[in-house]
Amino acid sequence: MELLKVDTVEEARAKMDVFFQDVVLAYEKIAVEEGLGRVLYEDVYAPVDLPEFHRSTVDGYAVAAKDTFGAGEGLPAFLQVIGRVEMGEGTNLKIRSGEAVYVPTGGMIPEGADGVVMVEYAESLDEGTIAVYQSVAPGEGMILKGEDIRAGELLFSKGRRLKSQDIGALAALGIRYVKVFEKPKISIISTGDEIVDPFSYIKFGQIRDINTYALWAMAKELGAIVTYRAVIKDDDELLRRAAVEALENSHILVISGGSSVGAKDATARVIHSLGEPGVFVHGVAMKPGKPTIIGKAKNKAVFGLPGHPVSAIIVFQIFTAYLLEKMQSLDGQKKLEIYAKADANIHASPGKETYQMVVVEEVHGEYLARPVHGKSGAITLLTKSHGYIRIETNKEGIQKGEKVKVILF
Ligand SMILES: Nc1nc2c(c(=O)[nH]1)N[C@H]1C(S)=C(S)[C@@H](COP(=O)(O)OP(=O)(O)OC[C@H]3O[C@@H](n4cnc5c(N)ncnc54)[C@H](O)[C@@H]3O)O[C@H]1N2
Ligand code: MOO
Repeated sequence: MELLKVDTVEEARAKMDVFFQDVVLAYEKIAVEEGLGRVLYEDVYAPVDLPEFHRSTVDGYAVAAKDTFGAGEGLPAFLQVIGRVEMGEGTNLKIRSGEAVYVPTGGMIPEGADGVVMVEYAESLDEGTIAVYQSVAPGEGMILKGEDIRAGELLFSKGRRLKSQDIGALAALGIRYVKVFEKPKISIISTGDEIVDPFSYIKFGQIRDINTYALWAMAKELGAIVTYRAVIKDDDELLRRAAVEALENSHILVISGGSSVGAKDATARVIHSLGEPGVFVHGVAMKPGKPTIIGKAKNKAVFGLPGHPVSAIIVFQIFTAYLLEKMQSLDGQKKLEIYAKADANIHASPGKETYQMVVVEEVHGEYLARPVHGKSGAITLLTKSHGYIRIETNKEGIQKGEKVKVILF
């Protein structure tokens, strides 16, 4: 394949949808304490009402709200206190008209009460009587049984990545274990005779490995485990052996470098040699990222990313992250997108989907997106930018002042 017939991003993704249908994850059952950042394998429903009984939200007197209607500073309502509720205890007390029960914040509301007067607005006249100086509306000062969530209601959908507050909600409902997707396993190989460990002695002319580090971090951010990471020389056999080993213990193999058509660019050849069906995309109408390779072997997904670090990172985001999200049915985990006004004219590459890095600034309450220019070999292009805008294939460019969608990193 000579990069002559390239796919659009949409076409490449559509092929991925078909080829990677059976690249799937199993599930595991874990305790909620282990759940942070994990992705739910199935919908979760509330097993009980939350709260399980009407609770007071203030320290005060549970009353029949109508008994307080019209009460004020000059005209208090007088109520008879028939008892008190203790925290963590049930109560058999029943309130009738003219009666009140002391309830602490979070305590159970006795039957017959439909409002709570805060202690600040009640004065104890003697052992059994209070004067109430404020009227309460029905429902005021309390949270109703099932008001938070009702038994049987959907709490979380499959594909939710659990946040800390979610762990709290599961605990609130007494849900001890959840089914989550196993973590996707990913292998990352970088090829190139010149690429060396960044922390070793560097000979003049050698290049510190950026890609395995950046891609490792991105994979981790998407909930994956990196099971294999290596820099391999430009040699078909060495790369093949590394790829075979890497595939054994991973769902996804990512190889960066050697994706283009130079004599030494072995990636496509090697992916082809790994097994059926081999490479099914080689070349995508996008900038950066034209030499992107996508293939499949031994039921695993294989990506050949361009070697230039910026291209590798963007292509990972557009395709590898897309697969990682699909495999885990991730919902609502999309990168934050904001609308901004282009701060300059932006050129696009004809016939290619262009990813333009931008810095976003807020000026007079409005976001401005300023293009950041740089070569795709220059990693600080990404560290300086807040995100990127996607310019569609058939769009010639963006005019200064035009509204654009910025996908934030
Ligand atoms: N005749 C053509 N030449 C090129 C084309 C083309 O379509 N026709 N596309 C260009 C584009 S666009 C890109 S992107 C690159 C992609 O090349 P490769 O995927 O083959 O990548 P390499 O040649 O191996 O490396 C490119 C560049 O990136 C540096 N690199 C690679 N790996 C790392 C790493 N882990 N850390 C840091 N830097 C890395 C490498 O040293 C090279 O400088 O092809 C163009 N050529
Ligand atoms: O795709 Mo190259 O990825 O434009 O720099």
